[in-house]
Amino acid sequence: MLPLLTAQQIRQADAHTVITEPISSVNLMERASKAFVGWFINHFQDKDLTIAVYCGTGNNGGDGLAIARMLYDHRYLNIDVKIARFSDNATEDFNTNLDRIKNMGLDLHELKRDGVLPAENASILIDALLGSGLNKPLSGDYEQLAQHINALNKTVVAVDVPTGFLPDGEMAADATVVKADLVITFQQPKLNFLLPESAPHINCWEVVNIGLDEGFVQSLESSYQFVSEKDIKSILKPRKRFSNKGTYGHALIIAGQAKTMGAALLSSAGSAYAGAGLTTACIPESGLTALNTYLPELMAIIRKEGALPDVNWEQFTAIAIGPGLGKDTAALNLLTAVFENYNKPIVVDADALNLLAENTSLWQNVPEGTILTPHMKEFDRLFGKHNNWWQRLQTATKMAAKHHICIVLKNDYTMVATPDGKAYFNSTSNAAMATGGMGDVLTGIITSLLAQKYSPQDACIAGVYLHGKAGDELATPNRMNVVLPGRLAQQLPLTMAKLTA
Ligand SMILES: NC(=O)C1=CN([C@@H]2O[C@H](COP(=O)(O)OP(=O)(O)OC[C@H]3O[C@@H](n4cnc5c(N)ncnc54)[C@H](OP(=O)(O)O)[C@@H]3O)[C@@H](O)[C@H]2O)[C@H](O)CC1
Ligand SMILES: [K+]
Repeated sequence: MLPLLTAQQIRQADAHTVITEPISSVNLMERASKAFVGWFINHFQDKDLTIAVYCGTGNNGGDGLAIARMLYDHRYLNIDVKIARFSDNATEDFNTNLDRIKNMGLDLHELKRDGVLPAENASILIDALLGSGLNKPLSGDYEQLAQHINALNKTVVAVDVPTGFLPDGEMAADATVVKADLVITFQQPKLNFLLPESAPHINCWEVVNIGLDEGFVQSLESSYQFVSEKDIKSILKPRKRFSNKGTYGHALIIAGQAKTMGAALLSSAGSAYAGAGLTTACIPESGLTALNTYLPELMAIIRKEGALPDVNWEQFTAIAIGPGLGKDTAALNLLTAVFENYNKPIVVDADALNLLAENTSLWQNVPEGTILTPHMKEFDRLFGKHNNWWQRLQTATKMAAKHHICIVLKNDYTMVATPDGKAYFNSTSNAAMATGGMGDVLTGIITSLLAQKYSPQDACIAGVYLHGKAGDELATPNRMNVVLPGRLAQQLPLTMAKLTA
């Protein structure tokens, strides 16, 4: 796992590296700038590009000056450096880099606090005005300049963090931020890159390694982790020789009404394709033909109208409840019965989440290790209205710890909050997956992994990863605009085989 550090912790890691490597801070700046330039020249190979580098007078600006110098050395000769002298302060490493660049023959301009905005002919703008040192929202000269840059509608590549973007913590919804087409960020993605509030400001981001002390980074207490493929490979277990269906558990999916049988089919398919030895769907009688036709491998328990189904709860190694279930009295009675009769972790999704939100007394019977899989609206129904995703992240980790459960809060970088108060950010998935039924398949996958005896935490982290990875494998090479959930479920055996090979 990659610990996701706050800006303050990154500064600590920075200072630690300077002392222990040892390396001077200006040489660390040189290394960071070199890493930026390495990525930049690979991506923008035309040396005739006209480039403007906007620099502040802190270390982000110092990076900007070093980057301009290095690009010039790489024969990008049309470089114009604009230094925003909006503060009387400048860092030592900024000044060192200013001295280094002064006599190289590049165009250097200073922007003063006189409100005059610079003319701009360059086609690419490098934003090195402010980085992770941002300590208040942009205002005055910086805000005006940021708005001016945004109005130019040029390609903007930001150094580390777009100017005005808070790397972590609650960011005002109306904050002015330089809009970046690409952010080349140092060492790790910043926490707020992973939250939807970044969407208007950042089109995409890339991480470049600047060699901060790995051991020290790992030793820093971080509540937030970024999940990588390596982590999933170490979680997933290959299927064993001499195993049989009993080895891989029996999942029960309680889902579907007459008009929402699709949800039951898709979550059951998710469970079957993710490898549960047996999958039983608990469905209304009217859905039986559909179930048998869609996937004959599935088994059924019939729900008769108004009556609780006769279920031998203990025969199941994992249970999910909710997709397409509805919120009528029968659904509530069923959810109550599941909580009362089953004391192992339960996957609670969709309508079951809404029932839990409306009937708070149900909480007292929620088994430890239970997994809630809400999207944003379901999350707010459960835990109250939130103004932004940073707040949701805090609530998710708090509630997971309070109730000893896992919360899978779905989004581009789905986060899994665990009972120890941590949050794990997923790195797979894509926009082609934004279709109805995708969440149902995810519920099935997580339930399947639980049935196969993965811990609730591992089932969530690996389940979310596999779901996104299968979607990526379908969408990316084939340039598919939309990936349908049923097709994604069918991809799972291949995705899992590659990760356990
Ligand atoms: N380990 C790494 O990742 C490395 C990162 N590097 C680069 O360093 C920057 C961070 O540099 P820093 O000097 O800490 O901060 P900035 O350059 O972002 O900001 C400079 C000063 O600007 C002032 N400030 C903050 N917010 C505002 C604002 N809204 N309006 C006006 N001014 C603002 C503040 O100074 P004050 O005196 O006003 O408090 C900032 O200190 C990081 O992003 C990387 O690019 C290193 O090069 C290598 C290691
Ligand atoms: K920047």
